[in-house]
Amino acid sequence: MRKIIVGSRKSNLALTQTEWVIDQLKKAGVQNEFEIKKIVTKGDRILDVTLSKVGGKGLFVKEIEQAMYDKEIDFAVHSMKDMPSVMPDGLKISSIPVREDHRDAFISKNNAALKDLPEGAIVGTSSLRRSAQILAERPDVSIKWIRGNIETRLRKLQEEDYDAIILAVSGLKRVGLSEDLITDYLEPEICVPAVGQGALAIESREDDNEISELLAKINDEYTTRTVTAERTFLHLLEGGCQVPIGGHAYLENDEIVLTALVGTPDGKTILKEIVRGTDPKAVGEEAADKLIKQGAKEIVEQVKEELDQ
Ligand SMILES: NCc1[nH]cc(CCC(=O)O)c1CC(=O)O
Repeated sequence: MRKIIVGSRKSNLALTQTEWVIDQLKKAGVQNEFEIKKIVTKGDRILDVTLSKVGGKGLFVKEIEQAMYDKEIDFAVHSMKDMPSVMPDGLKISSIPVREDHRDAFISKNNAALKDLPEGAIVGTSSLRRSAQILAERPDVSIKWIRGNIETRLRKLQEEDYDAIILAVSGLKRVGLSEDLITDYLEPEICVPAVGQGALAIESREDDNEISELLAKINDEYTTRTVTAERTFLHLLEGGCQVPIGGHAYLENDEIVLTALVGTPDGKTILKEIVRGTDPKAVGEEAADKLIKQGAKEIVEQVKEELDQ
């Protein structure tokens, strides 16, 4: 039986996600032997600049995709939210397992909720999506960039002058940290999560049917439908960079309910629409259409220009 080589970044989060997927495959009856091959990506090497400035999403996946082309690895597990909205030639997302918690976690030093932070409090994030929505809620706080993996950010909250930070609930849970650390769960009504947040994307070669069939065993239909709506919306708005875009969908009976958001980093303009429907692509398209009519493209272009400077 074929031994399967799985590529993974070497961060704690990446490795746990990869191990979780292998575990799910085994539980689904896959009997092949697995080996994890660790790969260092550009995103892992550049830790001192804000991510938005060094080129956003592709950063964590490029070296892994090269290893896939070179047949050094057979598949790779990524955080869905780090995936570009268009897949490179010859590769595909072959499986989307069940999504973890989609929400952002607000973690503050004195257990103060976002609404109770004192004026001028410092909130750490390097995501323009989070900063836009935090400032829309609380224009009187200030945002300070924070970089590093989950563990590093939590340490910086304690050691540096941050009053609070924002992390994905899913990331915290996956690396085994206690949810007791979380002061507040930010529901999508307050902070629309990143497109695909909490979900995983398993990427493999388009022509490797054996791997595709194995991975299909752990595909989750609910997650696939909702993430497809979110990513269709993202694809129609984005030109590649990290911009303040959010999208979250869930199912109500058989209907997809997608909340889509584009905002300016200062939080002064927030465009938000909720769209319903049964076809994931149509829902994503309608949301994009509605936001584009309100000027979303101009906001995205403006932010990209500023990031390029
Ligand atoms: N941008 C980094 C990143 N990429 C994926 C996750 C974990 C969240 C997820 O699984 O979607 C995180 C950390 C965070 O946003 O706090």
